[in-house]
Amino acid sequence: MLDLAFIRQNRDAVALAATQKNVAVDLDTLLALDAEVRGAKAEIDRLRAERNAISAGFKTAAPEEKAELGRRAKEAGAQASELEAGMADKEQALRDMLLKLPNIPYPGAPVGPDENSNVVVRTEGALPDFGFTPRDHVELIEKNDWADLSRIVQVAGSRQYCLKGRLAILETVLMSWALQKIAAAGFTPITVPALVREDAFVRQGQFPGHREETYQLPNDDLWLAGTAEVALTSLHTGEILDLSNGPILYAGYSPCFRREAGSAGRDVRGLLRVHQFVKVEQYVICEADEAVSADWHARLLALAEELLTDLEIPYQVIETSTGDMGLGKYRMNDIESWVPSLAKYRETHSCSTLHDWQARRANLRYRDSEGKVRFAHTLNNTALASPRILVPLLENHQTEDGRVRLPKALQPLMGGEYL
Ligand SMILES: Nc1ncnc2c1ncn2[C@@H]1O[C@H](COS(=O)(=O)NC(=O)[C@@H](N)CO)[C@@H](O)[C@H]1O
Repeated sequence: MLDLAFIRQNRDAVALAATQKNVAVDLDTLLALDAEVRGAKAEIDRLRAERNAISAGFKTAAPEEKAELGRRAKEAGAQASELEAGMADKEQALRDMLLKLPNIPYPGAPVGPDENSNVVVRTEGALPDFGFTPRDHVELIEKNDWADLSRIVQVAGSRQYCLKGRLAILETVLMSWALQKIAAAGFTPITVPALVREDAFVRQGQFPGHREETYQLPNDDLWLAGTAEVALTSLHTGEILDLSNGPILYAGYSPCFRREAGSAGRDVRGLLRVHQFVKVEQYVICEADEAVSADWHARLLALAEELLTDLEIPYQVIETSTGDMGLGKYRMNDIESWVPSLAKYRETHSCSTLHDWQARRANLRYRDSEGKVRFAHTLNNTALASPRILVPLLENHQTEDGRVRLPKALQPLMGGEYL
């Protein structure tokens, strides 16, 4: 959410952001509502002040004036309450419009409508030169009986998976390994629920725009989060945080649930795009300073790149376009890992800076060095998400006879050179 004072003073910048992010906004209506609400609040304050002034002078007033003074005080109070009641739905309408406003994008972001405008900023790791036709991850899984991708469909429907044998072990090892690596970088490991309240999605930014992507449990007034970011954004809501010793850093582990409503027909084979998966999430709440945010953005990205380097997976870093980065992002860098069977890089990580757009929604504030209470900045990045990461991991490290040689970092954890 943007600050109303900022919107009043930077209307054109907000309108441009909306255009660059393909978001329809009606700033005339929003600013008219804002003026109406501010006008009413000023009138309410004036009426309240009048009533208080009358009350204050009541004792010393001449007896014959008391009746009239009492009436005027009562009338002022009644008018104020009436105005306040009439304002409630206008304030709600104003807040609803504010929740749909985009953040101002990073000036260095490519301007464009969707992922086709994304730009590759860096490519790391030599692509594998197999010397044979590589199998795709489904073939490798079937050859080694590492998952049941067909029986599970009649149990749970499409876009579901159940890993078996060494691959089932590998998923849990990868999550534990990633959690410990990010924890070693100073992040507090934390497990959070995916079952969370509607407010948490509004504060994180998933709502109101993406309800259709989210599973709902109406009998319990709960929804299923697609990322630990949802719970982590709301964990400290309403608090005045102490950031004097540096930012709050979380390595959040959670199951993730996504309806993938908009993905019909995309990535239907195998493990790339499923309804339920697990993820270790990097999450930062830091002081509202652009340079500090930018530094944490770089650190989050570097940590994810470290994990991919340890997994010996070739990847590229993407500068995400204004149309692809989403409503709340100031800046987003995706990391795409090489998938040999597709001969393409596919997104496995997404690193975002949101400045105070989320903190304003979640009411995350801190006292700065001058003692002023301000909204914080928040950032998040994927550390590792499974089963998607298994696709490049299996395919890049496969041998001609269909085995998978583990990257060195995983061999001691998996008790051998091969999966
Ligand atoms: N439907 C899905 N199936 C499997 N993996 C997924 C799915 N959706 C997302 N992921 C994985 O989760 C990662 C992060 O998802 S994201 O929406 O891009 N970003 C976030 O959730 C942020 N909180 C950063 O993690 C993706 O890069 C991908 O690796």
